[in-house]
Amino acid sequence: MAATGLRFRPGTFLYPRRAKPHHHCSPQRVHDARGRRCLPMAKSTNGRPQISASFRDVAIDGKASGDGPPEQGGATVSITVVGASGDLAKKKIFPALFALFYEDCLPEHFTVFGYARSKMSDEELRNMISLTLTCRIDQRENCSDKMEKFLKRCFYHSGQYNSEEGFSELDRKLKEKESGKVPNRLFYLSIPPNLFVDVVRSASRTASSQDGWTRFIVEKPFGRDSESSGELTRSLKKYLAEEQIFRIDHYLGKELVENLSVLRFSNLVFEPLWSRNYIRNVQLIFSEDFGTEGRGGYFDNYGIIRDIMQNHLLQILALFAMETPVSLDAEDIRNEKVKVLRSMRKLRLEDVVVGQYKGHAKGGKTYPAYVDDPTVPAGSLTPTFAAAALFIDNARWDGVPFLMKAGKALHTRRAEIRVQFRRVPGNLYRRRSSGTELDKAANELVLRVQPDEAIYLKINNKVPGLGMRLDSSELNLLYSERYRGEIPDAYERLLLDAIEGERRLFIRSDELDAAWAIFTPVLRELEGRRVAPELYPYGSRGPVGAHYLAANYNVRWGDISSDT
Ligand SMILES: NC(=O)C1=CN([C@@H]2O[C@H](COP(=O)(O)OP(=O)(O)OC[C@H]3O[C@@H](n4cnc5c(N)ncnc54)[C@H](OP(=O)(O)O)[C@@H]3O)[C@@H](O)[C@H]2O)C=CC1
Ligand SMILES: O=C1O[C@H](COP(=O)(O)O)[C@@H](O)[C@H](O)[C@H]1O
Repeated sequence: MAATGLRFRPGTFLYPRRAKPHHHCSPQRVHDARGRRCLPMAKSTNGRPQISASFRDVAIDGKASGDGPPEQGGATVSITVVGASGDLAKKKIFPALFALFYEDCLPEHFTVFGYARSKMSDEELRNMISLTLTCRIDQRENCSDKMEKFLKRCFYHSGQYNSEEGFSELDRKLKEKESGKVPNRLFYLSIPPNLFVDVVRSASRTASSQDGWTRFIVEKPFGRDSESSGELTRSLKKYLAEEQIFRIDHYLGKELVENLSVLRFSNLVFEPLWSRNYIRNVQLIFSEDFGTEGRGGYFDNYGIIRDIMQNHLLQILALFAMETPVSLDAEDIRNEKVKVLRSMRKLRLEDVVVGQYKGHAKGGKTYPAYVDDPTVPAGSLTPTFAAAALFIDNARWDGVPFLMKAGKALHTRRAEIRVQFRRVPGNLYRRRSSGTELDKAANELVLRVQPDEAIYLKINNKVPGLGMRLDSSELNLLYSERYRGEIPDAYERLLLDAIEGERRLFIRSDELDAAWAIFTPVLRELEGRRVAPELYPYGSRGPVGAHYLAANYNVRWGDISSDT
């Protein structure tokens, strides 16, 4: 049974009782003595990790709060979800907080606040949250109990986003709950981006912690291009130090993405092959089998390049292609990511194909076109699909195409990294392969990020028997078969990291600048020239132009040439 996405809700079907699985901590965390709880590895002043059970973190600057060490057991964390009435808060943030609580990963003393304009009582917030809380299917013990305990720690405050008064009332309520302990405060900005600066201004002025840390998780989009992103960064930095800003890209919290560095740097068999000498091309593929239904208004202002490529796929690319960092320390990793991003060529218009889905009828069912969404302006040219060929002009990757493909309303939901290796020179067995195409003889490493997390390597193998015939087989690590337990949602990992002050998986401002520099010129050209997207039917494999683009670089998309 696939482990992902299966959740237990009290009162639903009970699976056979199993022992509670051992909880896995990230490299930045260690288990407590019972092996159950993840404790943060605090940073000493020289940046080396040291084990600590407190929530102490490096100081934030004078703009916000001091950094005096909290007394043992004397600290508390208040997590305020700004935009608590919204989609992301309900779908992801509250469930992730509950999962952390369930796993004993939250501090002993914590409070969750919802903040939004909607009028709601604490009880109404709790009811709203309770509708989306789930326990992991394999961790259902005391589920209702735990939910009740968690909900008791959730409160709500209604206020305007630009209102210092609203946040100062919140501050008063937070203080009550913090009951004299050293207060640490985390604000999650789960609101439309035009409200980010208003909230940061008001909250930082009136609801910052006086003695502990204050951090803000900022959701994407971080601007629309280099200019607006720079402007957003400058505005945020009027009120916050960079160390207080946690720009979230939830793809960095996904298990397989987190594993990318482990695979590269802790297996001798991969790292020596990780360069232009052995790798022919790399493919980063994202597809969804649903359209923008419900989010068309937001999406139309951004399009798929900004929504998926410039952030999620580019972040994966940076982790894939960066040089070995000095250590696992956040700054060392982010330094390497910035270096590789800055070595990338600006994307050219001829290396991009854009598409938009059109309506389609299949099996008696009709699927809408993108422009059928009432929140999308008629005649919109916003791409819901894009393919691009990117290049890294450094010694390791010179000439290797990094192909990206991202689309909505395609035939399947999938995110994966495909690494196609070069052909074996003078392959003795070339004529013995079952197919005629030489591609089949090349190795391919696939990291399937979702669904059904897996890592598999396509190898050529002798078909058993007296003859000598080869086929392409797979060495397959399917997570659901190898590992017990449900894989945590990306938001769980990232929220925990933000609470612990671990910045490794958050985007630093210079990374963001480098990322926008790659995409801004082509976005300007696409929009300036009003390039018409190639239409593709809802539920199809996308525009045929993507194949021509790959063919320009003598590449075939791995997800098309095989269905694995
Ligand atoms: N939803 C998703 O799957 C994802 C969302 N994101 C990002 O997360 C953030 C939140 O997303 P999501 O929850 O979908 O957003 P919503 O549109 O649901 O907005 C969140 C809350 O903000 C308030 N709000 C919405 N529009 C306005 C407005 N025009 N003026 C003032 N307040 C408004 C509303 O609360 P109230 O009226 O009560 O004040 C609303 O409940 C966004 O930055 C989004 O880009 C990122 C990845 C995925
Ligand atoms: O950031 C976004 O991501 C989602 C896809 O996230 P996933 O974790 O479900 O793969 C995408 O639907 C959305 O358009 C985008 O804004």
